[in-house]
Amino acid sequence: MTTTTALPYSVQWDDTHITLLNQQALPTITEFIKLYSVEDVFDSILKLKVRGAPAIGLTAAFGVALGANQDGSTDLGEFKQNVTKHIKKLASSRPTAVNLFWALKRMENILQAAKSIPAAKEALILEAKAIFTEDEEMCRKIGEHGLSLFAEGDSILTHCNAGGIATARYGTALAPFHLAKERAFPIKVYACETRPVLQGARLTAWELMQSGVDVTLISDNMAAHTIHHKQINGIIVGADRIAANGDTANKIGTLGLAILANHYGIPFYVAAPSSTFDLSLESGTSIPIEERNGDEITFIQGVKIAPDNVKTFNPAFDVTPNHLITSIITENGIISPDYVKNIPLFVN
Ligand SMILES: CSC[C@H]1OC(OP(=O)(O)O)[C@H](O)[C@@H]1O
Repeated sequence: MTTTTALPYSVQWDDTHITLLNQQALPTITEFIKLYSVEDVFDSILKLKVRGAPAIGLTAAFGVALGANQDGSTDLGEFKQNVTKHIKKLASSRPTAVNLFWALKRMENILQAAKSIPAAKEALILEAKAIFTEDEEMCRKIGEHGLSLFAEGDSILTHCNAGGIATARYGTALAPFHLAKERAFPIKVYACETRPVLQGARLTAWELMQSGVDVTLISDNMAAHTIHHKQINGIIVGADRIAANGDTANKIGTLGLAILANHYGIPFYVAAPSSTFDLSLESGTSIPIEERNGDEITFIQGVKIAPDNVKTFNPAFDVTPNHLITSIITENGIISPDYVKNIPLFVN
């Protein structure tokens, strides 16, 4: 496998702890923090020190392995009960990204199949490592498929951060740009700042600059003007959950961009691994949308910008209906409409 970026891994298993790139401190401080307990892992997911659907899932999987490894029970039944509590706790951290529940289900299956405590501890670590390695491989393939959709010299707009630091490596929506850089394939990226918590400004701009990708930051309200005046050739975003009909939950603001793409007649791509699909949901209307604390709106980086006691509404995600999505890029290839018919050919 070829290396594409100089980016650090954002999540690492270190036997007695998990080492995490603190995404809340970026871009001013590049800080690695150590997580020694399931509580630390829960808190890091909740507070967005680790974020991005695949990264949340694999961090939670390592969290289960950590909790299991630290358990002192001598009775297998008691051990399984304790680890199940950890799984439930981690599942309550964030509701929208289905990768979290997908990864925890894999860990639960391993736990339930184990015949002894030492075997369970070992198998849980191996499973978490497998989830990590598989994600890295899936993202590299997404990058290959995604890049095939772009032409040299294209200007592409993205939203939030669906990059290497939101996954095991490479990213989903940003993977094609990392590969393009490695191959000296010229592409310009426009990154929306992504209010309220600025994943675009703080993370995507930082990540792409680390890799030497040509990135231009805009504020969210500049998207329409930029698409019109900067000859944007397409939009690519990540995803937190994709229903069986292709409806896609992604960072708040994505729906507006999909409507703009439709208006201006440019393609709107979603990039996601198969672990982001939730085929148990017929459509996006049943995707649970996380609502976060209003302080994320009334403060920017610790500075108050709104009156005391103003009412707020802070949904973290929106759902883009399938008819606005040109295609969905997965590790198994590019899915085109009709999604109800085509998704099962690529994802099971
Ligand atoms: C690689 S999926 C990235 C995904 O993460 C997002 O949200 P958050 O920062 O709240 O975890 C977002 O919707 C992105 O597209």
